[in-house]
Amino acid sequence: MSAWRFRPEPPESLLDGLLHYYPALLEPQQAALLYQLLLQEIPWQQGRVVIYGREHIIPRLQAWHGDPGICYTYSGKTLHADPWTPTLQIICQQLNQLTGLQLNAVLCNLYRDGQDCMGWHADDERELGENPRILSLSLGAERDFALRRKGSSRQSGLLPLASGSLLDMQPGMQHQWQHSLPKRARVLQPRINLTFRTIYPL
Ligand SMILES: O=C(O)CCC(=O)C(=O)O
Ligand SMILES: [Fe+2]
Repeated sequence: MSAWRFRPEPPESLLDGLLHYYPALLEPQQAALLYQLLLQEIPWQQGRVVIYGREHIIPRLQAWHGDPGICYTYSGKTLHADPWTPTLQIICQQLNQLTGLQLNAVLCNLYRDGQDCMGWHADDERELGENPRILSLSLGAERDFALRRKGSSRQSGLLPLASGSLLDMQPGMQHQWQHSLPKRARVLQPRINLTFRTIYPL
């Protein structure tokens, strides 16, 4: 038995039902425990991307884990998933039980402080299929999750993501909305975010 347990209470429904927010899937103490386990267990790496021929350091640490043979293309690079760590595997199994999904991979992000961030994007890579549903678990420092409609450059919403919360991005959301995690100078503490996905072979 793990020392933590998910408590799925009815979510808040946002963006006309395209986004479900569970503010406390984990109690704060259990979220803190899970945060510590994952901080130690995951082989966090500083990645690089090439954009228009120039190399950039990704402003956060990352790791990519999943079932054997899972591959993912990200900014022109094909990444092979590392094997599950014990804790990531348990979380994935529990989310699959809770939702009936067959999530088979997770992108792990470690935002070391408020200077680390993620730019505007939709998770719409081909290997996610036509209508992906993505589950995003947040642990550690609270950070704002920003939303804007695709095709607009104006932010239309901010959702602070609490430690122990789960965002359930429903099928269709990635067609209509982009999201980002903006810098926040006042945030001095780290945050771990896990986005669980179902990857299909191409
Ligand atoms: O850190 C977050 O809450 C967002 C992560 C994200 O959008 C992603 O991994 O695609
Ligand atoms: Fe995303």
